[in-house]
Amino acid sequence: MDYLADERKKAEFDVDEMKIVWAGSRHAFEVSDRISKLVANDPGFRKDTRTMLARKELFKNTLRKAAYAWKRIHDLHLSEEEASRLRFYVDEPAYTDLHWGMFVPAIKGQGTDEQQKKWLPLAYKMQIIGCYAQTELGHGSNVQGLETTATFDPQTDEFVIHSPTLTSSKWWPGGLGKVSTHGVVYARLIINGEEHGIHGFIVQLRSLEDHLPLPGVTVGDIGMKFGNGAYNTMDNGVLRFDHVRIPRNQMLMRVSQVTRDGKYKQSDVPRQLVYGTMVYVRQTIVADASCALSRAVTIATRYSAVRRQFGSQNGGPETQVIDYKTQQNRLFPLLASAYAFKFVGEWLTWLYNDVTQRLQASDFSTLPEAHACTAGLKSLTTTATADGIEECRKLCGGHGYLCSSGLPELFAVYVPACTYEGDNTVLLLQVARFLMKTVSQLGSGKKPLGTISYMGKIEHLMQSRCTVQKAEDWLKPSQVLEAFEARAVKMAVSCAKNLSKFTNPEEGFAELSADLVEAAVAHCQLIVVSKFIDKLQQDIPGKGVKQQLEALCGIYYLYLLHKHQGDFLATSYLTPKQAALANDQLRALYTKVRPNAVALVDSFNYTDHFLGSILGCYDGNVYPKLYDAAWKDPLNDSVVPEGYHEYVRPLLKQQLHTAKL
Ligand SMILES: CCCCCCCC/C=C\CCCCCCCCCCC/C=C/C(=O)SCCNC(=O)CCNC(=O)[C@H](O)C(C)(C)COP(=O)(O)OP(=O)(O)OC[C@H]1O[C@@H](n2cnc3c(N)ncnc32)[C@H](O)[C@@H]1OP(=O)(O)O
Ligand SMILES: Cc1cc2nc3c(=O)[nH]c(=O)nc-3n(C[C@H](O)[C@H](O)[C@H](O)COP(=O)(O)OP(=O)(O)OC[C@H]3O[C@@H](n4cnc5c(N)ncnc54)[C@H](O)[C@@H]3O)c2cc1C
Repeated sequence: MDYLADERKKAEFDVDEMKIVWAGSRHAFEVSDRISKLVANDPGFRKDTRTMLARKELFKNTLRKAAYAWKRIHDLHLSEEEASRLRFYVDEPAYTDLHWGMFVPAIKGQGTDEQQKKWLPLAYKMQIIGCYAQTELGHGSNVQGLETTATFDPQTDEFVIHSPTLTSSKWWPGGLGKVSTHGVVYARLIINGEEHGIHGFIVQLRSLEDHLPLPGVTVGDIGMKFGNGAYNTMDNGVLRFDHVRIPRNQMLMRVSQVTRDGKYKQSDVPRQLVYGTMVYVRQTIVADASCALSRAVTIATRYSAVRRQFGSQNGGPETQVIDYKTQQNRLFPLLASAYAFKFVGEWLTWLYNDVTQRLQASDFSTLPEAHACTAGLKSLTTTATADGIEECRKLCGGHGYLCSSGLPELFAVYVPACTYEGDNTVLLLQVARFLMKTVSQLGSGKKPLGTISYMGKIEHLMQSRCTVQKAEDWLKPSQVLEAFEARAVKMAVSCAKNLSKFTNPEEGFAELSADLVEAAVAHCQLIVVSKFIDKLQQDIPGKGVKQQLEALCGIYYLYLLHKHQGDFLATSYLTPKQAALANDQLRALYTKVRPNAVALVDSFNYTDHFLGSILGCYDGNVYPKLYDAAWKDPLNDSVVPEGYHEYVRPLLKQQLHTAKL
């Protein structure tokens, strides 16, 4: 029985067409749909007991799944696209993520043609397994502060990789702890006593025969992490080198080279390309944020339609909690954000591919923008997604706290995204630097392009005032864009003015960093809003699909406007009356979306296996499933628990004795 059937009947749009919009294309939808069902129907990919497993058992099970996934990929001759979907629907972080997601891209991006020819075929066949070993115990954010050394020995034509201090121990790399045979290791290059900064080196860590660490290598897992199951399927590792020697040709030499006679040569490509793998992964993290958020929102929306509290009249049913305006005000902006992040993720993938093609043609002009966009959007989307998952847990009341709701593990596995690939605050400060540089160059005749082109309208934006007179005026895209542009430009200019009062710019930057972060957030929110609006300019087929997306877009920007109305009011773009009208329009959009809410989350097309949540299951049959699941908990294997006779019985006896006294 479908307990959500009435909700589904209310939908005012074509769900099948929306599924295609969400997937990106009909082809992407078909691949995704087929692979998700393949994984869901394969007992080899079961994950329902994951949060109850002890670490060793959990980890071994992940190794089994990774090997099984690899076998299925081969047996079924899956394409790269299909394999990547399979990895997504298997839904279990594993060493393979770092191998395919960072080790291979690092060699592709920073290796010479010759190095790629040697290493990539081995990596593609998984005859070697790699990790990305950058972060150390003492330094993660400050990459220039890494302490591992790679000293060139001209006698033997080798580099000597060494960990000179405890804090130079590599610490965190995923896949390193127990599995990787190789790593791209980042170290401080030293030639003839002279330092040349941080470079990447391919270093073998374990024997390909018996998996033991090679001489001079100390390696292990760093221990349990936050949450049950969750990221504990990953072997994040610690690594130390004691004068380990590698051949000279294992330094990744696309950006700079060391010659046989020890000369350091810089190519014409910018040094920052050493950071290129991080740009790539930040872009994939943005593309992934909408998946994690939409998953939590599916659970919270379906459950909110099933759950009833208060409001029964004449013995009739109580109110569905989704009908409370407070529930809508917490849930619908998250639903809208999932769609917003999907579209900005698609755009960022386009931007990344564009910058990659330009780099191949030696056009480095858009690299700073690509860095600022990937850093800023990674920060914005992961913060909102992690907070959103936790809000979804609260939206599900007490039952959201059960592991069987799927939300605790989803939060635990997702929340480190706010830290890895760059701490979110550190990344926003990079965006702020980019903005300050842009503002300082405005008078120089250099035209700001791309996502900062709005800065070219600075004179107009600094003076313009909002013209909204009635709530519906907030549905005009031009009006909304101008509001977000005016806010972003005014906040950036205000920071630049305050910075100019300092004689030492770095001191000023440090002192004003909290304001700078807020200016960076305003800029990034403008990007997300503008890409959602751009998406709506496209031809979107399907009955009612575009109208629903327009409503969601409105909810996304009006919610931001309401939440940050202090910024909009302080920069004098809006009047308090206009801010109130925005809120009126927001409430009207909630009413419009309400009957479509369940269908809008159905459009994500997630299987029950992928959701891994009793509260979010497709048929909404929540209570019997919760009840049955409780009895399956290992604690209920016996009626009288282990430990009763040792620890509880003596207490009771003592209490009985005291009572008699
Ligand atoms: C089940 C099995 C199935 C098998 C299936 C097989 C198929 C599978 C298929 C696919 C799988 C794919 C899976 C993918 C999943 C990926 C998972 C990812 C997991 C994540 C793991 C986490 C990894 C990590 O965390 S790695 C470590 C990341 N570390 C950081 O991010 C450090 C952060 N710090 C920095 O980035 C920098 O140091 C900085 C930005 C803070 C800069 O610091 P600073 O010292 O100020 O800067 P400096 O070095 O001096 O440079 C300044 C100039 O450089 C510019 N700049 C900085 N960064 C960049 C950059 N990245 N790009 C371009 N330019 C940059 C900066 O703007 C300055 O420029 P200016 O002009 O001089 O102003
Ligand atoms: C699950 C997980 C997986 C990881 N996987 C890998 C991996 O595969 N490979 C790898 O190399 N690394 C990996 N890392 C490491 C990760 O990249 C770093 O932890 C991350 O870059 C943050 O650096 P940090 O730990 O040095 O934080 P810190 O920089 O020490 O941050 C601590 C606090 O200081 C603040 N802070 C730092 N600098 C500044 C500043 N300049 N201004 C203002 N505030 C500042 C931060 O905002 C934060 O609040 C992983 C980490 C995690 C949690």
